[in-house]
Amino acid sequence: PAALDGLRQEAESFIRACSRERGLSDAEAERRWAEVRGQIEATGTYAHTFEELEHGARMAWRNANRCIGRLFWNRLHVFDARAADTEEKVFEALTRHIAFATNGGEIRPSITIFRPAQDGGEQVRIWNHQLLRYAGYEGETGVVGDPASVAFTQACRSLGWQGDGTPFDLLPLVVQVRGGAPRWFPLPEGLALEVPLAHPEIDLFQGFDTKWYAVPIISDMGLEIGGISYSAAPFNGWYMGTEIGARNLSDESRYNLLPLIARNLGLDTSSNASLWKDRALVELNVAVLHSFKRDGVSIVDHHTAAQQFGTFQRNEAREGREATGRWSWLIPPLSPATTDIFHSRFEDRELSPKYFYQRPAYL
Ligand code: HEM
Ligand SMILES: N=C(Nc1cccc(CNC[C@@H]2CCCN2)c1)c1cccs1
Repeated sequence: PAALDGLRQEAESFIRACSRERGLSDAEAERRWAEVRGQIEATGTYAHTFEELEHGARMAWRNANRCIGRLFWNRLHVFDARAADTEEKVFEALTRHIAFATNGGEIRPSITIFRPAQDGGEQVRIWNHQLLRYAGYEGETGVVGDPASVAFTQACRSLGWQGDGTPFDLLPLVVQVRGGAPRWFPLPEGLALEVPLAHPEIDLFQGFDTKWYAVPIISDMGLEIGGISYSAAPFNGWYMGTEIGARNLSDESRYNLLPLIARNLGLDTSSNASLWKDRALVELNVAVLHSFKRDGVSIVDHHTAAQQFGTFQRNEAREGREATGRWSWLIPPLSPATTDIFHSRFEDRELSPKYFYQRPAYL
């Protein structure tokens, strides 16, 4: 049937590309492709070797058009968790990932790959958007915590989880296997590293104790390699400072801290032309970068990240590949025109292997 034809084509092009990039001989590539074709004929699917899983996950990062951080694509740490077949085993693999990736602040870009869909059914699903994220509680006077987490927080509460009701409550891990009832697990004490935020010279947050978690670990995207889809493959890098300082803490629909910061800076918030939002934004981003560096937690500023992306583009050209990208995501949200990315153009072609969006598991 057509589906098998599609799988055969995706599988063949991946096996050949992966073998070539790993320096295997044509004979070895041919032998491996014949083996894979045999598995597809016999079972309708095939299993990746660990090396194929490892290189496929790295290729998918290299192909991620919205990612500015791709220079280090070939140094992704890959963990094979395809044997995990219960909620407890999945939870254990997730806590190991968080500990390994955090590494005391010297963050290691990593991915843990759980078993792929089988006979059309998802085997493992993580309900969290990120393994570490703050709860959002909707009340009469508005939202306490992260408004982006309100729906997932409600799902967690309906499963029996209860938060402390502070603006920075870390959410539980919610895991589902073979479409069964989701299980929630609180994060083990001391596992999640957090960074209290302070500005080097100014008392920016007066009274509102602001902090953010150290490691961003995206856990709701799928990973497709050679026609096989992995529905749970949490991956982490380190933050670019603007993600925290120019979006998560500053967006009006997130923590909306600019008015508070502007007041504490003594700025005139009655007129746009005073550029009070811009001044508050810069000092907030200074505080984020200063605090992470103070605590020895990996982070990159948007100028350095843009320069590193330029190096990635040159490296790709040397390898005979064109670095594809989505301009609107690659430019940073603060001072975009001060980076070379802003003055460049990119093809937003979708390449495979790739990370892809999945419908939310809890809506
Ligand atoms: C090592 C440090 C890394 C940095 C600084 C970095 C930076 C970023 C930033 C700033 C974004 C845009 C996010 C947003 O605006 O919401 C992004 C997107 C993305 N990154 Fe990276 N990244 C890094 C590592 C990784 C790794 C290890 C992977 C996967 C293995 C990855 C895959 C992606 C993907 C798939 C997107 C698009 C997400 C979406 O469409 O929502 N990145 N990255
Ligand atoms: N630094 C990171 N940031 C990042 C990467 C991918 C996706 C995201 C979250 N993006 C979703 C939000 C919400 C809508 C637009 N942005 C953040 C990384 C997270 C995981 C690896 S690197």
